[in-house]
Amino acid sequence: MQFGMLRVKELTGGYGAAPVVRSVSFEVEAGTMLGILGPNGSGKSTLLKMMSGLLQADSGTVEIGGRSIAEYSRKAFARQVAVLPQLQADTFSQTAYQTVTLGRYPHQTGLFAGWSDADERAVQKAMDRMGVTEYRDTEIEFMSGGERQRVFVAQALAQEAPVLLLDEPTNHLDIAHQQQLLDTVRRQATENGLTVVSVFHDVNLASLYCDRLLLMDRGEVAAIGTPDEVVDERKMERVYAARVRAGMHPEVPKPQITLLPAKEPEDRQEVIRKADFSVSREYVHLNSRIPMMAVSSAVFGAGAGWYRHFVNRNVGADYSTDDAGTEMRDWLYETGFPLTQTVAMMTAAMTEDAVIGEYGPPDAPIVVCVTAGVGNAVDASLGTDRDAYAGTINTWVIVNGHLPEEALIQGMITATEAKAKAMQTEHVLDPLTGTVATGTSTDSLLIAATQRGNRYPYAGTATELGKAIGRGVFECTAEAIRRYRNRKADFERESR
Ligand SMILES: Nc1ncnc2c1ncn2[C@@H]1O[C@H](COP(=O)(O)OP(=O)(O)OP(=O)(O)O)[C@@H](O)[C@H]1O
Repeated sequence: MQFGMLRVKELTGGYGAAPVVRSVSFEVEAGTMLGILGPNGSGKSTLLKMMSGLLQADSGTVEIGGRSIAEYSRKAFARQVAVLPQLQADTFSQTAYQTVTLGRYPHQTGLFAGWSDADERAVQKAMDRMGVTEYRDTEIEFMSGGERQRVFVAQALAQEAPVLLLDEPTNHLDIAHQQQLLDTVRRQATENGLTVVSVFHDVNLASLYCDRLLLMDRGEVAAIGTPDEVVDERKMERVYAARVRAGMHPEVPKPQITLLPAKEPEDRQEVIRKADFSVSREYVHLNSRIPMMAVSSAVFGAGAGWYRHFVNRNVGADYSTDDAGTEMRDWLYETGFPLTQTVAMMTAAMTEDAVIGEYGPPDAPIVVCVTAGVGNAVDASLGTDRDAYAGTINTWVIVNGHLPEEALIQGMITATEAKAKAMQTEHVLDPLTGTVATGTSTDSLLIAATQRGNRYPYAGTATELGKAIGRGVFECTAEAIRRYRNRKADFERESR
């Protein structure tokens, strides 16, 4: 086993009958840094205390350089392992210099051990590294919390042990001194092969400086791996019960998290279903009890925003206006829809023929609603000049889930691809070119998400959400086209 390598096997222990740390195992390669993360009370300090020999483990072993720590004498152990905090209570009436010299105790050998040049050099170097040389003769009790912390770290560094165990080393330190301390420790690991295990409260500092991270949850290992593997939004949210967003550090490829402010407690009962849609000759209406994040190309309320009312209004084949937006606004107002909370589309197709279906997870489905009038179908690939006739397929995709903007946009792509495929399968032709149409001239699309419950980071066709949207839009569009054609055939029969 490598000098300085640390191996923890099945370590269990605590302060009474019920262990606080349960069956924790991991290894730390010499010259690397392991960060221990976890919520308050998850057992981080207890684990470190057992590794430091300050607390007897109930079972399991800690090996350093291939030897169990139980086999080391107190002094021999201190030559192998430096621990912070250490001897803090005793050192308050001492100067910074005297405190740091205590780090040399394990190197004092023989009956008449003296203070050597090597001891003095180690102390000076450690004090310089921690920037506390100027406080050499200041008594610890007259120093600030951060200054004291740096003195204690200097003491641990002066010990020149191959393994350094730190409990919250950046406690009390301002950002410049956090950086100085962690840069120093990091350099000792990389350049001098120091093995470091450190408890962190700050996930971002741990991610930035450590090679590997150990995430504790209620006394057990919730995750161990590289920062990329451990600093994961979902793992963080689950273990810390905090809302976070994970992203990359701007200069180094290490993940960092940002806290998201508290949200109103979610009522997970609020699921939008097919039954929430009302369909009449005049319009299709979805009245959502909660605001949904919607992105659409609607006539009214287009773009992105939070909305509760979704309207697809029948305007009849002879509808004509110079300003559809204003006309729609007036109609919505007169009909009693709250304008700031409403997105509205229009169609000449019969809204009674709207096809509504539920797809994906039954407890939180993806609800698709399509109306199709394909009299003026268009093959978009040809770019043919033509008179602008309204012909409209209006598509809504309602997701019971949480979607970032990226997924909302991917959902629109997936829905558009599925619509084009439905046109092909139903063999809808562009009357001008005779080729298979891809849509109609004034199609509109809306995708809305409740932004609660299931998280869907993406909505491309490779994802479960993309599959539900693709299948849903395809099936509903194909059925809407068939209903349109049946109605048209009935109408032609009647008028003959
Ligand atoms: N000396 C002690 N005697 C009895 N119980 C203790 C003692 N120290 C800690 N505990 C208990 O052990 C559990 C784990 O504490 P520990 O200090 O290891 O957690 P931690 O993860 O370091 O927490 P924090 O982030 O708050 O520092 C806690 O429930 C705590 O109350």
